[in-house]
Formats: sequence, C-alpha cells, structure tokens
Amino acid sequence: MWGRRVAAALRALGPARSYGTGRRLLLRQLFEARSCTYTYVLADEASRDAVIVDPVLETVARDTQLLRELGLRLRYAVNTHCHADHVTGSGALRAALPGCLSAISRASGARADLLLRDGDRLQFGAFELEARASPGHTPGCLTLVLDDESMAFTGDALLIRGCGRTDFQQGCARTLYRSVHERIFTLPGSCLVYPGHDYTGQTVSTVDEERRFNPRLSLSADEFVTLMEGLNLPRPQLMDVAVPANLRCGVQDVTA
Ligand SMILES: N[C@@H](CCC(=O)N[C@@H](CSS)C(=O)NCC(=O)O)C(=O)O
Repeated sequence: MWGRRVAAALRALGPARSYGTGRRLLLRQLFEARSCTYTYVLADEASRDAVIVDPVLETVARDTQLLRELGLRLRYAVNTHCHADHVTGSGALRAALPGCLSAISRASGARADLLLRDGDRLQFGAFELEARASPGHTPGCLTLVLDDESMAFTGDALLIRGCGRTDFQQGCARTLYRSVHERIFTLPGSCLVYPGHDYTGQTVSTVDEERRFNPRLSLSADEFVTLMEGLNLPRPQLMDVAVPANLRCGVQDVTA
C-alpha cells in the first residue's frame, strides 16, 4: 500500500510542467502561538489536492478540521527542516489522513516517506512546489518555491527582517548567507516570502523588501557572520524533545 503511494509520488517528482492560466491556488496561513510557527495549506481549487507545510503536532486537530471543511485531499505533509522548537505534525497527519505522504529533505537526516533533494517537485493538482536547498540554519533546510515563482515558503532560512539562527544543529552563518543570496534573493522581487516563524506580528514579505530592508541579510557576508556569532540567543525550550521526535516525523511508530 505505502510502496504504491510512494512510487506514485516519486513519479510526480518529475520535470517542471507548464500549466494553463486558469488554475486557482487556495492558500491559508495558520499560526501556532507557543512556538510562533506558521503552517501553510496550499491547494489546487479545482482538484482539491493539497499540501501542508510545517504542521505542528499541537494544531493537527485544527488543521485536519480545516482540510475537511474545505473538502481538501492532503497529498503531502512537508517539513522545511528538522525543527528544534516544536514537534512536527507531519507524522500524525500522515497517520490520520490516508493518501498523505510525509516529506523532508534527505539532508535533514530525518525519516519520512519522501526524502527530497534539491530541485525535486511536489505536485498537487495543477501546481508544483519546488524544493530548493537553502542550508545554513540547519544542513537540511529547504525553501519551497511555487512553480511560477510568485511565492516562496522559506522555513527558518529567511524570516521577515530576520533569519534563522545558526548556533546549533550544524548551523553555519556563511552557508546561510550564501543560501539566501543565491537561492532566495535571486527569485523575482515581487515573489512573496512566507516565513516559518514570526516573533513580531508580521505575516508576509517580498524578496525585494527583504533584499532592501532585512537588517541581517543586507549586510556583507563577513558582517553577517560576525553578527550571527554574537547573537547569544537562549536555547529553544523544547529542543531536547523536539529534535529527536522530528527525526522520526514527530511520532514513535513511523515506518518510513
Ligand atoms: N524562544 C523560542 C525559540 C526562538 C528561536 O530560537 N527561534 C529560532 C527558530 S526555531 S529553532 C530562530 O532561528 N530564531 C532567530 C532569531 O533571531 O530569533 C523557544 O523557546 O521555542
């Protein structure tokens, strides 16, 4: 059963396709208040096929209810990286919703149905999300880019007027700087940036705004590295629970 689903999903990770202009994307930005995490639901309005990005275990019931109410069929529960501050809901969603596959980067070292590489694509109806490697916060970070480059889900690589920390989980400030400049700031200026967290009440930005106003990533690479090495942030409270759980998709009995 799972073998057939994974094989079908892998077939969908093919080359980019061009689609007609009549398609319509449904997007919901959802918030988990304890960890200030954003979860995103994207769906093709016509086929009702959906993807969820960075679900949180505590809000799985909310998210499954929303999916049910909107009549969406969840194809993928994808994590942008192995989170250190909350337990992912991807394993619980996969268990609750037959047909849903969990996904994360191969470079994360975590288990999931699909282990994504740079350039892989997740298809949902008439849309695709491209997985772009954007390491630095962690080695396995992905930015998920919609096929027309109108929006990017940056996880913790790029936050609004900020970025993910680089002081644990093999983080590297110089790598993060390169990722953001080469893999995100090269997107069109109008591309909407949807981050994995926000601690200041903001919801969305654009590539152009972040290129110009991001106080960290508008610095030179050397200035950025110095700044990141001096942040001295407290450890996430749930780190010792979250990282081991997220290496197993957030659940004990994951077989993938
Ligand atoms: N206080 C929170 C953790 C806050 C934190 O460290 N956030 C991370 C992303 S989650 S690992 C981060 O990269 N922050 C960047 C920054 O500049 O703050 C908790 O205890 O969970």
